[in-house]
Amino acid sequence: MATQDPPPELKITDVTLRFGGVTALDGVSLAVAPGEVCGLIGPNGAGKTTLFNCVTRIYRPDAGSITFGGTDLLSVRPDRIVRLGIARTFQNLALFPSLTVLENTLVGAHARTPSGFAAAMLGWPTTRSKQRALTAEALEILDDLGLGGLAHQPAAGLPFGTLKRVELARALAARPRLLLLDEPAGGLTHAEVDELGELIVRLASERGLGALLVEHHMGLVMGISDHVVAMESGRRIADGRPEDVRADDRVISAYLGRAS
Ligand SMILES: Nc1ncnc2c1ncn2[C@@H]1O[C@H](COP(=O)(O)OP(=O)(O)OP(=O)(O)O)[C@@H](O)[C@H]1O
Repeated sequence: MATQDPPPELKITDVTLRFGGVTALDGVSLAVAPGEVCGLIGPNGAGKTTLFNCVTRIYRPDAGSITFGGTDLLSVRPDRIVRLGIARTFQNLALFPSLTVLENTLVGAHARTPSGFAAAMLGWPTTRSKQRALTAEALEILDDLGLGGLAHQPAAGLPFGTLKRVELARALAARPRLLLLDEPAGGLTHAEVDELGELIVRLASERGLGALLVEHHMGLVMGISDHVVAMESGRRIADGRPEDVRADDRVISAYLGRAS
């Protein structure tokens, strides 16, 4: 058993969470392997954000387990999640407008070295060389995402699509092994969505990153996911290849039911 394929990096098993009388998650399971893009879809209120928030430890499930590379995430302090290699982006951008693109990216790097900021302020020499290394790494990430030319510009005033990319750069600066992307296509133009899709696929394959993508943009989810999990009313109703999930009767009726 132990000698089979390596276990999936993120494993969510039978997770249930109730808010008062509402069962927001009802025995949900899914797995995201390294280098794999997993799309999470479902109509409004299906439980996608709640599941996401269980992985990042904003919520604690009433039952079930969540492990990452074999570590029980539910027993890890929420502020340690990023140090385990899990980074996220937000539906509404969470950048500091007055900081430059580079400084915003460095915030991600400091998230994995918590004493970094305080020590840097005190000007410790070892910390200064560490700071230089983090800065060089952040600049590399910005170059890789086509943002190198904007490194020293304040985030304020940059176009929304660019800021979304900066947020991704900040997440990458934490050197994640798993990216949690919360509606990354929201507010982007058609061309920007295509570019974002290519970028996510490239990051997953080049860096071996797993990605869990909560997204309403079906073109993006179906275009880049290795597998898609569909939810309705807190339950997983399908998990499979994009073409199979798209054609699944329960998935079709879940969406049609809400649209009517
Ligand atoms: N903090 C909360 N307190 C009470 N109920 C909540 C809370 N958060 C979510 N819910 C309920 O849990 C259910 C799942 O909501 P959730 O936001 O996870 O759905 P979603 O699939 O992310 O929807 P959307 O696509 O609209 O973001 C809904 O019935 C919602 O009203």
